[in-house]
Amino acid sequence: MEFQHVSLAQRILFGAGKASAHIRLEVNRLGSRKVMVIASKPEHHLAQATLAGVNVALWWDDVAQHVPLERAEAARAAAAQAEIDLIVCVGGGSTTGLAKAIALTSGIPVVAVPTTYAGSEATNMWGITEGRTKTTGIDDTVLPVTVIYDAELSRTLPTKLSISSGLNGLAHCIDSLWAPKADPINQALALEGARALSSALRGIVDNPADLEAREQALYGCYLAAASFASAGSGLHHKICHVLGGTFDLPHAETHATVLPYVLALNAPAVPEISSRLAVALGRPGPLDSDGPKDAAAALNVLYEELDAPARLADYGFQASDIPEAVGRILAVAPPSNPGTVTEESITGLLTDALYGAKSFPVLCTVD
Ligand SMILES: NC(=O)C1=CN([C@@H]2O[C@H](COP(=O)(O)OP(=O)(O)OC[C@H]3O[C@@H](n4cnc5c(N)ncnc54)[C@H](O)[C@@H]3O)[C@@H](O)[C@H]2O)C=CC1
Ligand SMILES: O=C(O)/C=C\C(=O)CC(=O)O
Repeated sequence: MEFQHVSLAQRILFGAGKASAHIRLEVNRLGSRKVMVIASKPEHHLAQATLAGVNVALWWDDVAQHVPLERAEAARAAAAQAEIDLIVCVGGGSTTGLAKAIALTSGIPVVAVPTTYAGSEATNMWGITEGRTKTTGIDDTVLPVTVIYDAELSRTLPTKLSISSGLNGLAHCIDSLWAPKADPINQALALEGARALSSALRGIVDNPADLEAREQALYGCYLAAASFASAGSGLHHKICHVLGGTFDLPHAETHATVLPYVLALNAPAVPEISSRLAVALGRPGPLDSDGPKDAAAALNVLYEELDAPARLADYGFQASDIPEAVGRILAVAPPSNPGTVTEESITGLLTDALYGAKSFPVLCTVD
């Protein structure tokens, strides 16, 4: 075995009902005197309650998915004017993304308090969208110094959004199995993340208020993000990056919809890791139980149980968008991928994902 693996250094504070205490601890530990809190309007009350006892110098709620450049610049200017020395972001990946955009140009440290399962809090990747083009980059400056996970804060996440967001996390796991820098360590994190997320999402569908399932989802989303940060972006992320940045499709739902098609393309070319993934995605049971042995089939079963998103058309993507999307995806495609990446294969994949086409169930026939 020979590989190089880089782990990112962060403090992770995990505990249900502990966010307030953990935030105060970190504000004191970091010696901050001017805290900026980023939380979008719907999460403002959540952030306010969580920040009780902290002297906040600046509240900021102008948040949007994919971090439009003009919003990043407005937030950067406000942070500079208020002489902010610490950013606390409370919310989904969009709030974390805006905090990272400020950190990128100012170096102000970030404490992230995630309330979805996007996982941005555990990566050193930033993303900013200018016009119709989303640019991403890797910079350790944007990695939050501390992540505070509190399952109580994600209890209000609606079930539908919890499923999409959890499948966004699952996409990090699955893409990490064959992304350009995949190695045995990030594969181990990814498989355990896939197990935790699959089990958590089944639990959330059964009972959205189930605190244990919410904790498993946060645990899984951290592992997912840590594996993704280490393995880099594979084909799945490159596709979703174009669909989100150029066509403004919603992030989590797009990841959730595209994932089975990328898995169906790649799994047959990597049977060993595919069978390990199938076990992770299945319900717990003996290894020789009659669950699917093939990862694409196992994902199909999970998607049916969750009633997961299935059609890009539901989010505004159109057949006439496919040629431009294919051109943009091929221009950023990863240097290696298990399945064949050509104009034809990506056109087929997007055509199938547009209306939830037949090729997905056919490829993923359940035993
Ligand atoms: N840089 C990175 O490593 C990563 C970045 N991202 C970025 O994150 C963004 C997407 O993040 P998401 O979390 O999917 O979306 P989001 O942050 O836009 O949140 C989705 C929706 O959930 C609502 N919400 C959040 N927490 C809630 C709660 N506890 N209860 C009820 N509603 C709640 C928000 O108000 C929003 O309407 C994209 O811009 C994406 O590019 C996502 C993953 C990794
Ligand atoms: O937009 C970003 O912050 C950069 C990366 C991602 O969104 C990763 C992903 O596609 O989930």
